[in-house]
Amino acid sequence: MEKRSWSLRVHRSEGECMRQRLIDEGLLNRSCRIRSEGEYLFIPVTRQVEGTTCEIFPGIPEQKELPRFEQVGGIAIMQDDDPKGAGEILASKASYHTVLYAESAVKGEFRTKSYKVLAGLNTTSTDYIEYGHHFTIDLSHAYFSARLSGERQRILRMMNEGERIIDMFAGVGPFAITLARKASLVFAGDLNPDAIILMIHNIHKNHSRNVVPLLADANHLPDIIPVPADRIIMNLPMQASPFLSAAFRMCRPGGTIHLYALVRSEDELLDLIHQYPVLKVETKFVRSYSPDQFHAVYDITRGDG
Ligand SMILES: C[S@@+](CC[C@H](N)C(=O)[O-])C[C@H]1O[C@@H](n2cnc3c(N)ncnc32)[C@H](O)[C@@H]1O
Repeated sequence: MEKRSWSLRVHRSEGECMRQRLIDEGLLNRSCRIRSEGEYLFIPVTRQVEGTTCEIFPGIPEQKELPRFEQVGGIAIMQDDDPKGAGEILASKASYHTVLYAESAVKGEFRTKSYKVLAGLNTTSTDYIEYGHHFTIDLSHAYFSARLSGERQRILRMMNEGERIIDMFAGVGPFAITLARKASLVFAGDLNPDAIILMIHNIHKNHSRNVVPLLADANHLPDIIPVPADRIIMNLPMQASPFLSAAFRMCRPGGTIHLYALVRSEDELLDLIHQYPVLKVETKFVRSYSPDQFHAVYDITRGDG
């Protein structure tokens, strides 16, 4: 069975990164199989976007439509409290061990949600693999989202070998452990003791020997970390701006601060950022969040002063 679909052509080396990005954006057309031609992959997408052409793909036989859910490792997270749908999701793939319903939005300083187990094992913990890195996560105890996996790879590509990194809101360590591959040293701080315990486990699991976990408020890091950093990660999108001053104190002139924020327009934080010594700012759309808000990242090059 063949099917016609909008398609993006990418070089093989960028295939996995693009596939992840399309999944994050809800654009991957799951009814068609990705096709290869020489050095290039043709990835089916659900609608016409910039750079797409119309192509023929091998079709994937129709499967029973499942309710909407997000997958993290062996856990499926549903948007509705739907035990029947949960049972169907659990039965659809052997690797799912638990189906959860998020009973709350992210809340509190630790940015966690509360969950109800709808089907499977009574746990909120799972193992998750991202680009060869292994993470143990526990969704009710420490924040984790797979949606920034593309960002972690983008920053890894931007880095020079031997950089010194500070991750101010490191959670269970996904940025810190990913970037440790190229860094000389990574300081990874978080306020949540459960996140730090999981991070230490993940450091061990990934044999990372250059990540320093710090149980600390991000605003105290300038008094704890003895050396300036080449690159700083600020992933606390709802309230990162009160910590900008600490980030500028820790970043060397010419270094980069990646500030993630929830905004309504790309220039929303530019006035605030320009109150600090800045050489250059580039803003990038990361993903949509609600009808009028999106996740943006400001890549800030620190100036002198
Ligand atoms: C959005 S999560 C990001 C976690 C991680 N970077 C990731 O991508 O999975 C934000 C993290 O910041 C931590 N946090 C919140 N306020 C903090 C503060 N004042 N100082 C240090 N960490 C804080 C929370 O515990 C949470 O783990």
